[in-house]
Amino acid sequence: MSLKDTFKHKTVFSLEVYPPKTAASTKKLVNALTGIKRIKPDFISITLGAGGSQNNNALDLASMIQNDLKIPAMAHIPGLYRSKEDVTAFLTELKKHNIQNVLALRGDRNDVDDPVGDFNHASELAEFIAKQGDFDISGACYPQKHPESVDLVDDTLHLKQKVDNGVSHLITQMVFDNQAFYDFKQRLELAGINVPVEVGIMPCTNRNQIKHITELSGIEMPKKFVAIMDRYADNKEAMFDAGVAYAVDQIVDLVSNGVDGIHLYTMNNAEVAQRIWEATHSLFEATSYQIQHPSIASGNHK
Ligand SMILES: NC(=O)C1=CN([C@@H]2O[C@H](COP(=O)(O)OP(=O)(O)OC[C@H]3O[C@@H](n4cnc5c(N)ncnc54)[C@H](O)[C@@H]3O)[C@@H](O)[C@H]2O)C=CC1
Ligand SMILES: Nc1nc(=O)c2c([nH]1)NC[C@@H]1CN(c3ccc(C(=O)N[C@@H](CCC(=O)O)C(=O)O)cc3)CN21
Repeated sequence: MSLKDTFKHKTVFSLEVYPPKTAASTKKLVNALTGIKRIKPDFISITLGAGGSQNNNALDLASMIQNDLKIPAMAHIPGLYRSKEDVTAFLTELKKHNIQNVLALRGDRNDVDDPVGDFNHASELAEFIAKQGDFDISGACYPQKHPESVDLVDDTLHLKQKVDNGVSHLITQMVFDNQAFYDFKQRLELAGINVPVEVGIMPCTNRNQIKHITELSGIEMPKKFVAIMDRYADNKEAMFDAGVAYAVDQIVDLVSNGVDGIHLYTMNNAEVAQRIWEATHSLFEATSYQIQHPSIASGNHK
């Protein structure tokens, strides 16, 4: 089933991983993912060049996920430093490996390289990929606006362009405050952006990692979240428990309020993904039943 169709049938649950640096750690990650017995994510996305990484093992990992684990893989494609020829070659490789899902991104800027100029915005890349056919194209969105956007209107109009150019599903930047997402969803409705939106959840189980990533993405953290980080930064186990509980609390609220899906930024920590799935899987399963049998589930069948 295509990802587009999956959203019609259930509340989607997906994971994000980044390619480990060595073949040995990739194997370890794949084993850990295979070990997640009861988790059946609807897809796993694989970053490319995230956090300034020069690591190019993304295709191998994506192929392992798609063809060995038999879980749909979604390949990230940041366009800023790629030519049309690079992207066409990458898409050809993806096709060879049966990968149909891509995340069309502009990508983070670095201070070293000059952008190629073929894809200055994610919308241009989405348009280019859409013309090649055969791919289900996803895009990124920012409930608290992208740090480079002038204001919310500017941010929303560019997002609309991305969807009009062929993006059929959106994944949000990390959300730590659900209300920011609900406000964003209203703006999308006003702008006529009607594609499914998954909420990106990043469990905070490692203080330094979260600090680095939130600085990179210009996200403000709610007080409740900062309190956890400050109190438990030096206690690994307590930080882990609090981080998992915070993420679970967010997911329960989001799924209860009818969100289209949850995208878990795992940072390659399979144990975190496992704990969160154990605590929430019945909600996803119940929601899937409600989407498929709306009248029965709401009690209108009498
Ligand atoms: N490498 C990876 O795996 C991942 C990277 N990201 C990062 O997310 C960030 C942005 O990527 P995207 O959302 O794909 O970029 P985007 O191109 O959709 O938007 C980036 C900024 O450019 C603005 N913009 C968009 N179209 C424009 C236009 N036509 N004219 C003027 N301004 C325009 C947007 O409003 C926004 O402020 C990057 O920092 C990206 O790398 C996010 C997830 C994963
Ligand atoms: N602006 C932005 N850029 C991104 O790449 C990005 C977002 N936002 N938001 C959501 C996720 C978070 N992502 C990230 C962020 C950082 C790393 C990172 O630092 N990767 C390092 C290794 C980190 C480690 O070993 O702990 C790497 O070298 O791949 C990976 C994925 C990708 N995504």
